[in-house]
Amino acid sequence: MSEIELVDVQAGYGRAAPVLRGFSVSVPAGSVVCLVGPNGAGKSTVLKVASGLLSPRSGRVMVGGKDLTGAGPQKMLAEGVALVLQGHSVFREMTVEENVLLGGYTLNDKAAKSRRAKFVQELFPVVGERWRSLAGLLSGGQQKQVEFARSLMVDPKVVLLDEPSMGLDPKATSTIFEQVARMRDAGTAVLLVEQNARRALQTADLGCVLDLGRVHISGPAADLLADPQLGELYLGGRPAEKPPVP
Ligand SMILES: Nc1ncnc2c1ncn2[C@@H]1O[C@H](COP(=O)(O)OP(=O)(O)OP(=O)(O)O)[C@@H](O)[C@H]1O
Repeated sequence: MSEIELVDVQAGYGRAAPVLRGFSVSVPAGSVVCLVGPNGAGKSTVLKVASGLLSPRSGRVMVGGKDLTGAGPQKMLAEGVALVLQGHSVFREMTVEENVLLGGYTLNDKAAKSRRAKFVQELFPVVGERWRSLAGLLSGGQQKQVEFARSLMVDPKVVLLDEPSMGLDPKATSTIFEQVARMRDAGTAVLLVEQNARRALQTADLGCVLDLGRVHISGPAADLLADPQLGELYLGGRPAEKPPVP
C-alpha cells in the first residue's frame, strides 16, 4: 500500500507557468523514495505539495488512500505527514529535549508523549546522549538528527526530507543516511530530496527522476544507479569503475 501518493499534479507559484506538469509519485509503506533532478526541476515543490504548503492546481494528493488534495499543512500533519525542512531548524538556545518535545506539542496524552520521546531517543542514540545539552552546541549532523527525532514525535506515516545532508561533511552525511534507513526500518515511509543524489539512492528503495515538471524515469534505486546515461545526466558522472580483476 502507498502511504502517500501524488497523482498527475500540476502546481506552481502565482501566475507563473506550472513547475509540476502532470507529476506523479507513490511512496509505499516502509520504503524510502528519492527524488532526483536538476536544479530548479521542482523537487522542493513536490515536497511543498505533499506537505500541504502549496495546493496543486490540479491532480490529487492521497494519504493512506484518503484524498487530501488542498488540505493545509496542519491537516496534513494531523493525517500523518511530517516535513523536515532544508537547512537547520533547531532552536539553538533550547535543549535537545525541549526541541524534540516541541514536535509532540499536539499530543495530549502525557504517557504517550513520554513513550514516544523514549522511542526517538533509542532510534537516534545521539539525541538521547545529548538530551540535556543546548541544541546549538551540537554538530550539524547531530542537529539534523534532533530534527528527525522531533518530526517522529507524532508517529507520522510519512516523513518528507528536504536535502537532509545539506552543509554536512561526508562522515556526517553517511550517518544521516544511516538514520534515514533506521526511520524506514521503524516503519516510516520517507520521501527524500537530495543534491547528493548518488549517496541518497544508495539508501533509497526507489528513485524518481524529475525533469521539466514530469517524471523522466522511476524505478528501483539500484537500477537508476546502474544506468550510465542517468549517471551522466543527473548523478554527477558515471559510477566509479570497478577495479580490474587481477
Ligand atoms: N516561492 C516561490 N515563488 C516563485 N517561484 C518559486 C518559488 N519556489 C520555487 N520557485 C520556482 O519553481 C521552480 C522549481 O523550484 P524548486 O525549488 O521546486 O526546484 P528544485 O528542483 O528543488 O531545485 P534545487 O535543486 O535547486 O533546490 C524554480 O524555477 C523556482 O524558481
